Order: sequence, then C-alpha cells, then structure tokens
Amino acid sequence: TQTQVLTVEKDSPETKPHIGRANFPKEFVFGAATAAYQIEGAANKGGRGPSIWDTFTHNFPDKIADKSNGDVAADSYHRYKEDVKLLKDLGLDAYRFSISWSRILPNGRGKINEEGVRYYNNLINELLANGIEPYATIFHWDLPQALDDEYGGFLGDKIVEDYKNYAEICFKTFGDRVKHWITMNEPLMFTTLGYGLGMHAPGHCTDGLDVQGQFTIHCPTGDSLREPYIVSHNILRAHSEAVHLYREKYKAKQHGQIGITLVSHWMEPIDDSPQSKEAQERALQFNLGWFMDPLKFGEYPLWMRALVRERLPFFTPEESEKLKNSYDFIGLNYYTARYARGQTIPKDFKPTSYLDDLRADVVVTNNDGIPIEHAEPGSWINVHPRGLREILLYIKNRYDNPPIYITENGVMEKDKKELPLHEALDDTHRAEYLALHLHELKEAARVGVNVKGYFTWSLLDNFEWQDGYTSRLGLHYIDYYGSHKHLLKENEEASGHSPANLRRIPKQSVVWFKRFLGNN
Ligand SMILES: OC[C@@H]1[C@@H](O)[C@H](O)[C@@H](O)c2nnnn21
Repeated sequence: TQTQVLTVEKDSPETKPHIGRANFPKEFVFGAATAAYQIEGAANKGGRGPSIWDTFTHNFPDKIADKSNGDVAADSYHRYKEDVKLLKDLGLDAYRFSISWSRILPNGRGKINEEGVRYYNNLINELLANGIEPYATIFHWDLPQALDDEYGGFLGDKIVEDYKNYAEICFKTFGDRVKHWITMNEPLMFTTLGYGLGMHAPGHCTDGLDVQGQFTIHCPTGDSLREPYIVSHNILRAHSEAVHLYREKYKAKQHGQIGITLVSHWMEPIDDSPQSKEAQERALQFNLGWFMDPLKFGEYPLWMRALVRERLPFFTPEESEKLKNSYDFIGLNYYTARYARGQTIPKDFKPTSYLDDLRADVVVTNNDGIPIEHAEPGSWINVHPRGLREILLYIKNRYDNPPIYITENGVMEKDKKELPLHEALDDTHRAEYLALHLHELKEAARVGVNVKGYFTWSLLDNFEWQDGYTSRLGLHYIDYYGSHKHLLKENEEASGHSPANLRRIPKQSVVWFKRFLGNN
C-alpha cells in the first residue's frame, strides 16, 4: 500500500534511525562472523587435511538434518573476495573468521601447508585492503582428525603442546596484520555437544544414554559423565598456554590482543522461589562459570566442585596461576534465554550425564507452558533481547567488568524449499532481532558494561552443524538446495565460479543494517 510519505527536514531526528552507530562510542566495532568449516568448502583442496567434522559428517550423515557436510559449503575458499566485498558494502568495521587448523597443519603438527597459509594471507590482505579489521578465531571446533586418531584430541594431554604449536604458527605468520586473536570458540558447546550428547564431532557419548527422559542417544564410544570435564579442562590449559606464549613472545612487537569466546543463554528463575533462584545461579555457573571462573579466579565454580566432585579435574597451582586473567577481552556469544527450575533429587540419585550435575531443569516454557519469548518456527532462538543486558551485567558484577566483544548474536529461520525467492529474502525478523539486541547492548554500555564491539552471526547462510543447511542465520541468502536455480543460473555460471547456486543474495535485513551502520 502507498504509505503516507512524511516530509521532514533532512537530518532531522525523524530521519535518523531510532538506533544507529551514532548511539555507540565512536571506537565501537561492528562486524559479522563466520567459521572455517561452515563456509570455506574446498575440504579436500589446497592441501587441507581432514578435520573431525569431515569424519563426523561423512561417517554419521544421519546425525546431520539433511545428511550434508562442509565439503563445498559456501565455497568461501574460492569466493572470499566476494565475501569481503559484502562486508565493505555493508559498512562493517571488522570480520570475525576462523582458521582451519588442518588447512595450516594437515596432520595437526609438523609440515605446514603453504597453500593454506596463502589462503589466509590472501583473505587477511583483502580485508585490510578494504578497511576491514580481521578478528581471527584459532579453533572453531574443526580439530585435525590426525590428532583425534593419535591420542583422542582434547581428551589427551598432548593437545596442550600441539595447540600451542599451532597457535604460535598463527601468531608468527599472521600476527603482523591480525591484532585480535580468539583462542577458542565456545568450549561449552564443543565439549557438551561433542562429548556429552554425541550431536557434534567427534560424536562421543555414553551409548544408549536416556537424556533426562526426553530422548535416547547412541555413540560408538564415550562417557557423558566424565569426558566433557576432561575435554574442557584441557581446552582451558591449552588456552592459557597460548595466551602466555603470545604475551611473552609476540605481544610486545605485534601489539595485538588475545581472548576467548564463551557462550551462554541468559537464565531466568522460572518463579520467585529460593529454589528457582538457586537453580538460576547453578545454571549460569555450569554454562558460563565453567570457563569464566577458571579464566578469572583460576578455579571452577564452587557449585561445580560440590556437585561434579571426583569427576571434575584439578588445576595444578602453576596452571591455576597461569589461567587467572588469561585474556585481554572476553568474546560473548549470546542468542537467547531459558528458565531455570530446581529439581527434587531422590536420595539414591545417580547422575548419568553431565546434564544431571547442575541439578536444574533449563527449559523454554514457564510453569504455565508459556514460552520465554517467541521464536521463528523450528528455531531454538527465542527472542529475549533483555537477556543480553542481564548477562552482561552478570559478567560485569561477577568478573570485574572485563572488556567484552559480542562475538556472535543472530537469529535463524528454517529453509523452506517451496518458498519463492523474494519471500526467502524477507527476513524482517532478523532486522527486528538485531535492532532489539543492539538497543540492549547500548543500554548495557550506558550503565558501565565495558563492551567494545558487536559481531552478528552470520555474514552468510552456512553449514549449521547438526542442522546442515536447513537452518539459515545469514544476512545473505545462499541457494544451497538449488531451489531457485532458474533465477540464478545464467548470471552465475558466466562468472566462472563454483555452482551457480552459491551466489550471495542480500536479505532484507542488509538494507536495515546498512542504514544502522550509516551507509545508506
Ligand atoms: O547456531 C548458530 C551459531 C553456530 O553456527 C556457530 O558456529 C556457533 O559458534 C554458535 N554458537 N551459538 N550459536 N552458534
């Protein structure tokens, strides 16, 4: 319908977006994020060795919703210049990407793959040539298969030395231009989904585990009670070794910063009973404190020590000292919130998985069956923007207000093959989600939270782990299923790129985000 066009003076308040870059400090960084296995493709090209995600998707295709994998993905390995142009056209300041360990070290250690080094040098140089700051995640779940074969990857003690060696190659090779390093992405998800529930690579869990009466899981190997705590312990040890190496050998001359990316839902008590408030605290400690407490205080949260007991490893005094304050910034991935509810535990209760340890239910609906907020159909991301402000205040108060980047924040829609392209591009829910969360971020900064930047997930629709390509979280649409090839074929093949359907098509939210960023 023809809307009434208001005639307002140029640059009057009405022409300014209700929220925009101008509401944030001028040095505040706005970016978009991706990860190697989810976008690069060229899995068997350019000298790259297999990662545990190549093995997992090829050996257990039934664990991926559409039985797909990252063999081709968005083919960013060949199309990275297009991706950089998308960032520039949006008016973004920075790009968070991850480095594929097995593209640099195909066997996890030893001979460096020069083609892999060349790819990341080209990407970093292209970013800088376009005024985009590179933020590099060293490990985003794609562990070289060779290290898993040799000693169980992060289950083994040797991972600390191998990770430190890989991180040093990254610092040495790219540190003259990369000034923001993220050692690990979401140890919580890597460990719980990979070693607790067997839903992610390497697919470990207690075989036949009944997950809190909701479903039964099957895995060839694993121990859902013990392995998540062993893996997390080694991730923290490896992280602190890499940070100390960077600070001792590279920081003085490269002047960069190094941190780690953590994730947590915000947890609301399901009612105002003391039990629910305690359940909220336990849920936050088992999700955020599991890693944030060792990183700040050198020891796991008290509730974990008390409830996990002999299954929770101890740091040596030296490790504990090295862990304390082992970050220049914290990356926080925030998507949604949940209710926390206490549990009545029978005296002879025997936990069967790490999930049982926190003695709380983490649920989407309240005691009346009302969801904490609405979500797109089929999505786990209930839109609860206030949770971003709450969790930032929680971090500020418990961990002495560390510098924080929001390293991921975004929303999902499920792919619908029959949808006409113009409808598939209509993601007003994404513009709404971003606007609401950016408003909360602005409010958090206003009350003193030390936020330094914001990266939306993601620049592109990409390989969404167990969802394959059925979940779309990108600002740019990619026609992975070839649902619209009749529209795309002619003008793509001419460009000589990979399959025509990998063209990046801006969704509606790009229009909103450009305006927000001040590049109309
Ligand atoms: O699910 C969407 C995204 C994944 O695609 C990222 O790889 C992962 O870091 C993450 N953590 N929380 N949500 N996400």
